[in-house]
Amino acid sequence: MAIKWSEKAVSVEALSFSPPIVILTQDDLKKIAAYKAVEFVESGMVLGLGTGSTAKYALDRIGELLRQGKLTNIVGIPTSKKTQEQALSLGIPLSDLDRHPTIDLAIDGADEVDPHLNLVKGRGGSLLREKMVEGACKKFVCIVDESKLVKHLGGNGLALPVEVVPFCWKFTANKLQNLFQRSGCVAKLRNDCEGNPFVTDNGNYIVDLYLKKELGDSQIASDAILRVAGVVEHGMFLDMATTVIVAGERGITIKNKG
Ligand SMILES: O=C(CO)[C@H](O)[C@H](O)COP(=O)(O)O
Repeated sequence: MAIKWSEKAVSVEALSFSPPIVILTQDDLKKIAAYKAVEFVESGMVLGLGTGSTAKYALDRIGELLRQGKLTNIVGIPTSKKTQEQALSLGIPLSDLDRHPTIDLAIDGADEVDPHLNLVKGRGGSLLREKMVEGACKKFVCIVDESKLVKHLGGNGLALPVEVVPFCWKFTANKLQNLFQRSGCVAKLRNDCEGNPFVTDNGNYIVDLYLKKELGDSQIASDAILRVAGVVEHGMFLDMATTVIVAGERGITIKNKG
């Protein structure tokens, strides 16, 4: 069920689909949101290229438009090694933040979106590069299916990812767990499918924070996490998205930061 957007700080545009002939899957919705976002891309832009199953559709579409000559002179800054590989396979020219410190537009998915367009990202493990790239762009369009909408960040039974240095990660994880004791926080090291610690593109680990209750003030929580020695970055993206495109069963909602 879609959450009704009601905040004053945002403008909302709703685009209804014609009555669906087939039931749309979550993947269909991701693709619809991604394709809509690519409509914001113009020739000559420097683009932040997101990571994850939703962002993958946006890259596919950019590659298609490049091949058709409908987009030209694009430069992409990937947010992960995986995205870099996909972009190269699609023939998208790549650069980095050193050469292009200002990005025109970034397109990326999210794990949670609150009514103020604050996000949780990083369940795919790319939060650090995503935050660096999306923090450097003039416009950040976040693309989600409606299942990602939440009233408050954290406390939805899903992980709040924190990237930490491997050195004494248990010490760091304990500090993080204690920080949110009141929210019933359990800190867990993320493992890969073979049961080994998941290693990020930057050679770090991820500690996932599971909270039984809401996080409270996200900015206070963000500052507190970043003060813990051993923490590299966390997955709360506060006040960063300029637009969120939500695809739901009843249509697309485009929500712009006021
Ligand atoms: O933050 C991310 C990766 O670090 C992804 O954008 C986020 O996990 C959403 O992924 P998906 O589009 O596959 O649902």
